[in-house]
Amino acid sequence: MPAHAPVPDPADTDPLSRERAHLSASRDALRVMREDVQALDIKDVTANWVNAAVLEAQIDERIKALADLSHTPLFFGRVDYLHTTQEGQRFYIGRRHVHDVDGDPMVVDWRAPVSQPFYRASKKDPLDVALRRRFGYTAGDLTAYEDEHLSDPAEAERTSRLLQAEIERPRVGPMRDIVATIQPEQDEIVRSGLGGTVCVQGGPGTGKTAVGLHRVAYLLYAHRERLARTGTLVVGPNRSFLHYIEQVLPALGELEVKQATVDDLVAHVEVRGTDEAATAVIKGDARMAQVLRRAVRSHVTLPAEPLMVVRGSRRWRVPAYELEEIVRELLDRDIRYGAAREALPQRIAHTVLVRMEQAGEAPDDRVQDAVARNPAVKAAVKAMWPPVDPAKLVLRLLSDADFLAAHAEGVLTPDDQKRVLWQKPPRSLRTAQWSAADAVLIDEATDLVARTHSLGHVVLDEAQDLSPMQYRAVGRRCTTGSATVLGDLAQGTTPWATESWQEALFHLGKPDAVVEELTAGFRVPREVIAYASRLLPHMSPGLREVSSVRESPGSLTIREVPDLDGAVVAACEESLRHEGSIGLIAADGRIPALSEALAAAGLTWLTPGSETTLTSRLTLVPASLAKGLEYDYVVLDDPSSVVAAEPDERTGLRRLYVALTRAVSGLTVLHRSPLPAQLA
Ligand SMILES: Nc1ncnc2c1ncn2[C@@H]1O[C@H](COP(=O)(O)OP(=O)(O)OP(=O)(O)O)[C@@H](O)[C@H]1O
Repeated sequence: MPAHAPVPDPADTDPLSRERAHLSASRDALRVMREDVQALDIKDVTANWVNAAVLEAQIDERIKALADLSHTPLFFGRVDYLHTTQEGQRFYIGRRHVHDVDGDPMVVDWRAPVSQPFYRASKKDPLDVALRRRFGYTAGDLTAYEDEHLSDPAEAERTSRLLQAEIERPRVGPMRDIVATIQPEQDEIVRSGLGGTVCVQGGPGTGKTAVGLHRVAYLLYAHRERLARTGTLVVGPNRSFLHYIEQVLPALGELEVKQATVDDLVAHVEVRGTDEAATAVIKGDARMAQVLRRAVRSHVTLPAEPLMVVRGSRRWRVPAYELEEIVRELLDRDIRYGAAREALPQRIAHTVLVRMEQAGEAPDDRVQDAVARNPAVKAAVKAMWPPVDPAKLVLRLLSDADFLAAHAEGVLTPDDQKRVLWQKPPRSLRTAQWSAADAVLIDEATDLVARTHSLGHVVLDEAQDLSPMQYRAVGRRCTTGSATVLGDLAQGTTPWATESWQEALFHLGKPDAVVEELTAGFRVPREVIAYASRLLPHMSPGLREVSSVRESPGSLTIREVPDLDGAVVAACEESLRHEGSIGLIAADGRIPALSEALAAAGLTWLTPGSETTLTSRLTLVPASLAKGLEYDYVVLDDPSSVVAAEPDERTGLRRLYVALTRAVSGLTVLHRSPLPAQLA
């Protein structure tokens, strides 16, 4: 083991070779850090095998965290401050902290406070930064750097070529992190405090997903202990999307974050049925929460009879009016139904104890417990406050018109009630064809009975598509924590999609959250986003157009073709001549025909969510699954069929807007039938 990692030779005046020397010195230092952990002998410090196993697992984790990943550079930037502080003057910024044998930092974590100016400093506000240097890598080798002298008024501001190159770097495999190039307005969101909920409205490709994931990594760094206790969760729209993003956090060293869809969160029953859109809209409406609350509480019956408790030779009588008082008090306190049910026997026992004391006895706690378990008390509790099974309750609400009417009176119109009732009620819980919206209702009922476990932080992506009841389901998973809500109102494609963030945040239970807007577009080239934005006034008037940071002339091709399938296959073959990933997006109904055409041409393709590799780069994407995904080149099949596949025109245009905004480098639109008029 070297006493000191090698230091750059001061005689070396070539900046690049000095930086390379720092890189290899940092690598050596990291290796030493790893070897130190590997050499730890825990025999003497652990008292028993359980402790030893726990400690060993922690050490294994630490060794994993200290691995030197050859494809991820140890640092990507450097800041030199004008003034020296206690911590130093020059810092290399990387994905993790590396120090030398003396404990001096070789690389600082991008999340550390000293790294923040690397992201935020500008000519206007240099934040004491004299030099910001960005590094470029080719196949793991440090090959370039780019300097900005932020405190030098003579130097002109210019856009970073390295940022441009990073965005356009061909995409193979899952989503990657953006730590090297987080932009100032993104960084503000990434580093905003754990205490408050942030909602981000941003058009396609503005980096919402990236920002949400980096925010989780930041929060885990800044509040590691607290979040380790309370947990964090990322909620995404579907499995393919979750699969696409699942590598970002591990690449940032965070392995402990759970990822789920809303359907996963509320999976109390197996979902085998579907609802018509109009039915799902009512089931997803917040009024259903009121109906459920009434229905749950309707199980409470006020006592008509006194309670007689026999203990030994004595009988203790609790009159009905006193029982009623206890029950009313519990109802008024508005605690969970199940918690109140558990408290009730003790409350009754307490009244009995008071009577015992009045009669000169001296009962202790054990007597109170015994009275609470007395069969007469148990029977009274069961009669006044019976257990409620959430799924059975929802089953009854959806099958029994009178029961529904009793609790929906004044909340749902008679027409609404008719809509949610099952045409053919199932005979039992087992045979019920639950829909996704029903599962959310069951989740709400479950929470009325017993409080849902709340996490420290929840990131909710593609949030615009949630129903009010779904917002409530996510919201109860962060009642004691905070949330990051990400979405684009213009990409809302469900019949219950939200029209306003204020409303959505209200249902989430975070009405005071700040709404931030991201308007700089990183994914989609200017020409393409301008074309897609023609749809905005027709489907989401009032929303701002994304302004792309990338000028890529020639990125958009639109062609009317006589043989659509043939032209689509040819366009895919043409795109495959470029590097990177290719997405063929088409209306869901067109997928079988296109699969056949691709197969006939000898092309193989993936389904969304499977990882692209260097040899398998073409994905056939049903328009309904395109949201959140991106490809270097996109071939879009027949826009009119994409619009026509949706129940109404506005949703159709929004679906098309999503499909038109998936390409990083090139979009080819092919059609035989006329294009939708709104694109003209
Ligand atoms: N600061 C950045 N530096 C480099 N790349 C970035 C930056 N911000 C975003 N990107 C890239 O832009 C692309 C779009 O980002 P992302 O998917 O997070 O956008 P989004 O707003 O969630 O889009 P959508 O609304 O379509 O889901 C990704 O490839 C992401 O890595």
